[in-house]
Amino acid sequence: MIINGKEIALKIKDQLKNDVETIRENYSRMPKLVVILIGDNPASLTYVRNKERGCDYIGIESEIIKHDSSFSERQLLEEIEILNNDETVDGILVQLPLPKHISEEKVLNAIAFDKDVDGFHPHNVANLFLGQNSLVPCTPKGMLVLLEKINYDLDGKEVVVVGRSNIVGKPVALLCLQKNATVTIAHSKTKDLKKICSRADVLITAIGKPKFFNHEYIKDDAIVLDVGINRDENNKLCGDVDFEDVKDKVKAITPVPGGIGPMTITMLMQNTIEAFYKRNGG
Ligand SMILES: NC(=O)C1=CN([C@@H]2O[C@H](COP(=O)(O)OP(=O)(O)OC[C@H]3O[C@@H](n4cnc5c(N)ncnc54)[C@H](OP(=O)(O)O)[C@@H]3O)[C@@H](O)[C@H]2O)C=CC1
Ligand SMILES: Nc1nc(=O)c2c([nH]1)NC[C@@H]1CN(c3ccc(C(=O)N[C@@H](CCC(=O)O)C(=O)O)cc3)C=[N+]21
Ligand SMILES: [Mg+2]
Repeated sequence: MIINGKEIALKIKDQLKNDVETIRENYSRMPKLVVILIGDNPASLTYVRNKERGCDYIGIESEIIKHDSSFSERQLLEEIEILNNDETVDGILVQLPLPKHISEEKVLNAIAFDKDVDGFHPHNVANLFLGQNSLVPCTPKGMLVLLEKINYDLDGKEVVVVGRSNIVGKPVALLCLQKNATVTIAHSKTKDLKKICSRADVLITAIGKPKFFNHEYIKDDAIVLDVGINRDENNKLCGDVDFEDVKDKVKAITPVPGGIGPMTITMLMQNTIEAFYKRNGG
């Protein structure tokens, strides 16, 4: 089965659209997301455009602030402080990666944790670690929602996550653990990756290497969640998994595009609405 992330995301967006309608009838202002983009990385531009489209569809206000790559760390921190104090702003997202002269750590710390719709602030990271979920990172949250939508129960299952980034690998591993999966986190120093991946009932790939995982890495009837967004030799969008090579042996797989990506965008909208309610005592 191919998991149609785009279609599932659209259904959730329609529910969120209804929530926003209710907000329109009951509050004097609408949820608002501000995205800050520094530099002109073409992939970042695509994601930011998708975020704006998502907001427009659901009825959330959005503002995209673009700066060129010479924008300083101090200027960025000042801008974040202004947005933190702006009562009309519910969500603040600073697109990663940042230029080298800007400290990611300082920037993520500076965003008010109750507006941190990415879930990257240490306060929200700690809550996730402790199982007191507040604003949860969008890509990991989207993956768990997809599994729910296909009625897949993680209880007692073997999950292998390949990749240990703060934005995907680590948080998705924690969420799977919360759902009683037995979780392995693999990375570039892992020995015998094929053997470890072949154990997985659910394989989550987040390494950023086009078509890296072929059938030798995947158990029959496994579920594969492919987070990678890459370009293949023909400059076509592809995941970390060699989709054509594995699609007939798996139970289910997310395609790229149209899998995890649209879910990420939708969870960002959901987090913005959640932040709106929390900040308005909802
Ligand atoms: N669909 C979506 O919504 C999203 C997609 N992405 C995409 O997902 C991918 C991963 O993103 P992100 O988590 O930020 O990536 P990072 O580059 O931050 O991390 C990559 C991870 O993969 C590991 N890795 C790299 N090569 C190998 C290898 N050959 N074998 C095993 N492990 C390896 C690295 O190991 P080590 O730690 O040892 O270096 C690292 O932990 C990218 O393609 C990105 O574009 C990202 C976010 C959202
Ligand atoms: N602060 C921050 N938060 C992020 O969540 C964040 C980030 N920085 N930096 C980059 C990664 C990557 N990411 C994606 C979002 C949407 C799609 C997406 O919409 N994908 C579509 C289309 C992809 C395309 O056309 O390029 C799909 O897969 O179908 C992909 C990837 C969020 N990230
Ligand atoms: Mg940096």
